[in-house]
Formats: sequence, structure tokens, C-alpha cells
Amino acid sequence: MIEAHTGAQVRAAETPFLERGDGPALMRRAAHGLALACSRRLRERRGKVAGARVVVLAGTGNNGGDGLWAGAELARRGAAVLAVATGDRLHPEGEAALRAAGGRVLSLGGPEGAGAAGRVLAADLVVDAVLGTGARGGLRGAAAALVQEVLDGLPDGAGPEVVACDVPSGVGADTGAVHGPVLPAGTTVSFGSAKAGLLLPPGEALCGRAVTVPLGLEPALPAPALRRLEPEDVAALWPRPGAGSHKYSRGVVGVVAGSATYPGAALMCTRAAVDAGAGMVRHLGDPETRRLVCLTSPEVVASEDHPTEVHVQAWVVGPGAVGDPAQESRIDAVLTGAVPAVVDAGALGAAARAAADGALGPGKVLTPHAGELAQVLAWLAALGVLEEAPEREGVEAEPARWAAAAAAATGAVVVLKGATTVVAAPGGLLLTQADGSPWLATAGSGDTLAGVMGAVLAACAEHPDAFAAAGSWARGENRFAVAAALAVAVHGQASRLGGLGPVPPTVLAQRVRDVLRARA
Ligand SMILES: NC(=O)C1=CN([C@@H]2O[C@H](COP(=O)(O)OP(=O)(O)OC[C@H]3O[C@@H](n4cnc5c(N)ncnc54)[C@H](O)[C@@H]3O)[C@@H](O)[C@H]2O)[C@@H](O)CC1
Ligand SMILES: Nc1ncnc2c1ncn2[C@@H]1O[C@H](COP(=O)(O)OP(=O)(O)O)[C@@H](O)[C@H]1O
Ligand SMILES: [K+]
Repeated sequence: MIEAHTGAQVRAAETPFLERGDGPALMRRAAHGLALACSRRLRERRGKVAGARVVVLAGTGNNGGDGLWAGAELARRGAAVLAVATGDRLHPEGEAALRAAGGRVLSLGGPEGAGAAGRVLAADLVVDAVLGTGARGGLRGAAAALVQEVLDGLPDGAGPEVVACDVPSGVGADTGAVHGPVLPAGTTVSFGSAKAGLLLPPGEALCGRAVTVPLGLEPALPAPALRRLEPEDVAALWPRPGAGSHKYSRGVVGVVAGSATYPGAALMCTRAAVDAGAGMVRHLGDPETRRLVCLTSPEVVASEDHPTEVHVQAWVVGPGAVGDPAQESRIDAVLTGAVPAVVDAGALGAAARAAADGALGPGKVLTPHAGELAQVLAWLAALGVLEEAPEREGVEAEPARWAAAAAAATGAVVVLKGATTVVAAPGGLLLTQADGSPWLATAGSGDTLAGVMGAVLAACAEHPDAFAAAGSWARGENRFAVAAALAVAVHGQASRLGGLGPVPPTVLAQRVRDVLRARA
């Protein structure tokens, strides 16, 4: 599990160390870790550190200090290190250390400043140490102009190796929000703990490989602001049957999906629930869709029942279920009922209305993409539940903020789907997953995810401690968010199984099965 913290959390943990006078030691430790990561990149790129051209973009604060100390270490190993001071001052001890090691300093505001971009572009490695957790907004003024000039001058697929110090400058350490121009990093070396912004879109895409340098303050860190499940967590947590299991104890998934106009969504959703290992899958819908479901997934029990007439552990409602009054009535019954449910696509509007009326039942997991979340937020604002609602672009710029706002306003878990998917629980728990291949961006991927999620939700619905192995944070209501993250992770892993390439939903569902057979 990757655990990430905010800058404020790391600073709070650091305070007792600073009060004991350990600040310089912490910085040396951080800088040493940064220098090691830079040395590794240089050896990969050119075989050795000695003789490498290194540019440190150094801001005025401690982030700049880390970069200067790391630069000093690289200079002692024979690299030619130039620090570009982006502000009106440098961390004094860091600057002295760099100069003592033979490094040089160029001031961006001085006479040589105009040549800085050329020096950056000609470097083997650039350390981005302008802004860290103390940043207010993004790069401004001369520093922003320098980075923009470098971005404009970067040859396609080439250019210097970029190692970001703690966080790429211009990426919000807590939010992942991107302000102004940012130099995309190949590696980001963070100190004490990964910063939450490294695991949140859109900033995540600019962070490259994430490396964390331990500082010794880790035991003093509070519960993380954000978590990410790794493949070994998925293998450990995915619900498995035991010798005493039977189909009902494993979890029955009820699917309210499809309509005469959109039968395919029901086929993909039910197929995925079967392939994700549900104890049993029921489908409720119109006669023609039911016939097709039975032909493509004979494992599924299809009927024209109303949700109140069948007993399931979890529902999946919404995929393709539009323009059919009988489906809409079924969806309303599920939304206001007490059984957990994945609420997707066509059911999201009804969920927003139910939430505004205080009628949305417990254990609901909404799965919008950014456009759908913007619509849900607009409905919630129109119904007086939220004060403001952004456009789709606003959601994409601050996905965690808006997923969390929707979760708080509805009392449901909100799964904001995308290349990085954000899972926000109403109590504040936040997880993000970035396991999927870009080939997942194809019609029907979401229907498949909904089916997979239904299977996990059904398995944990009656077991508040289903995921307690992950820690006490995963218990109770939070298990629904963990179930959602597990489904997102397996869906993403399945899309990459066997290499990158097209993964139409039928293939994807089979690969979900293969991922689970291999790992769970
Ligand atoms: N928290 C920790 O445990 C440790 C933190 N360290 C480093 O300390 C960093 C935080 O240091 P600071 O608190 O000094 O903060 P920063 O170095 O991130 O930035 C603060 C400086 O930048 C200026 N500034 C802020 N926003 C700006 C903007 N948009 N444009 C231009 N200038 C701006 C401020 O006026 C201030 O001088 C971390 O990111 C990390 O690199 C390490 O030295 C080791 C230990
Ligand atoms: N660029 C991308 N990289 C990785 N995964 C993606 C990307 N774009 C979309 N996805 C994933 O694909 C799925 C698409 O779901 P959705 O938008 O509901 O599609 P549909 O409604 O067509 O089924 C989601 O799981 C989402 O996270
Ligand atoms: K930085």
C-alpha cells in the first residue's frame, strides 16, 4: 500500500525534530537521498556520475536547500554542477556547501540569466528544487519564463533527465493541481512520505517514477491523507471463497441494467460480475435484454422482478438503463433501499435527487466519469445541496476536491473514473488507483467495471470487517470504498495483462478472471 501525506502533516511530524535542532540533519538526509537518486539516473544514462553536466534549479526555501546540498554531493563525485537561483536568495548553508564542493551559481535575474534555458537543455540531469511543500501557487515571473522556454525547446522524447525534489515545482503537493508551467519529472524524490499530490491527477502525470526517502520521522506521521492499493494488497484483500462457502454466502449481485435501446450494457455488466467471481448474478430488465443476457451469460438468472421481490447482497444499477420506466422504477427502489449498490451512468441523476431528498440508502457507490460528476454536482447545486458546481474542466483540474465534495453531499462513496481514478468516501477516506491502460478509454469499459465492483460489493456487504487485514481504517462503512478501489485496481490490471493493446469489454472481463486466477 502506498500511503501519502499532505505537506502540513509532514511538517507537523517534523516539528519535534526541528525543536531539538535536528533540522539540518533532516535536510542532509533528504539531500543525500536525492543525490543517490540523481546518481542512479546518471549511471543509467551515461554510465557514470563524473563529468556529468547537472543543473540545479534552486528556489529560495528549504526545497532549494535540498537541491543545493544534493548538488554539492554530485559535485564531490565529479559532476559539473551549476545552480540556477530562481529567486532573490538561496538557502545560505546549501549555497555554501555547493560552492565549497566546486559547484557554481548563476542568478536568473543577473546578466547571465538569459543563457539559463540553454544550460538546462544541454544538461544531462536537472534537479527541480524551486518549490516544495511551502509553495503558494505555481511558478511565477522569471522562473515560470525559464521553465516555459525549456519546455518549448525540449526535443521530442529527449532532453535532460529531470529529478524533482519532493514534488515537481508547480504541482500542488497536497492536491495534485497544476499551476502554470511545470517541468515534467522522470523521477520525483519525496521526503518522509510521498506527498498526496504525487498520486492525484492531473499532477500525477508530471511526477514520473516516485521514490520516497525515509527521514526517521515516519512513526510520528498521522493517518495518511491518501492511499493506493498495490498488486500485493489486491491479492491479499480480494474476497475468496472458503471450504464452507456457498453461492449465497459469497454474495449475490443484482443487476438493473440495459433497456430495449441499450441492451449491450446489461450484457457487459453481467458478464463482468460473473467473471469477477460473484456467487450468483441476477438480472432484472425487459424481455429482449433478458433473453440476450441468458444467451451470452447462461450463468445469470434473469427475471422481470422488482428489486423488492429478490434477495441480493449488492446491486449494480444504471448501465444502459435509460428511457425505460420499469427500469427507472427498479432503480429508485434500489437507491432508497438498504442494500449496497454500485450506481452508474443512467442512475446517477436519480441518485442525486434521492440524496437531495435525504432518501439515498446506505452503502451506495456512485461511479461517474468527470463529465458525469460535473452533471451530478450541477444537480446537487440546483437542488440546494451544494453551493457551487464546476464545469467538467473544473472537475478535471481538482478531481479529489470534487469527488470528496460529492461524497460529503450525498453520503455515498464517489468513484471518479479516469486514467487515475479517485475514490472518495463520505467520512473523508481517499484512495486513488492508476493501474489501467489508456486502451480502457473505450465504450463499455465502465459497464465492465460496474459489474466487477458489484461482485466485490456483494462479497463484503454483510461483513464489516471484510478488509480489516488492511488496517482498522478499512473497517465498517469504509469497506465500500475499499471494495470500489479493489475493483478499479483489478479492472486496470486486467487491461494491461499480456501487454498493451485493445481491450474490448468482453476481452477485459476474461482478463479480470485471469488476473484473479493468477493473483487472488
Ligand atoms: N518537511 C520535512 O520533513 C523536510 C522538508 N524538506 C524540504 O523543505 C521543503 C519545504 O521548504 P519550505 O517550507 O522552505 O518551502 P519551499 O522551499 O517549498 O518554498 C518556500 C519559499 O518559496 C517562496 N515561494 C512560495 N511560493 C512561491 C511561488 N509561487 N513562486 C515563487 N516563490 C514562492 C517562499 O516565499 C519561500 O521563500 C520541502 O518541500 C522539502 O523539500 C527537507 O529539507 C527535509 C525535511
Ligand atoms: N486514459 C485512460 N487511461 C486509463 N483508464 C482509463 C482512461 N480513460 C478511461 N479509463 C477507464 O475506463 C473506464 C471508462 O468508463 P466510462 O467512462 O464509464 O465508459 P463507458 O460508459 O463507455 O463504459 C473507467 O474505468 C476509466 O477509469
Ligand atoms: K520541487
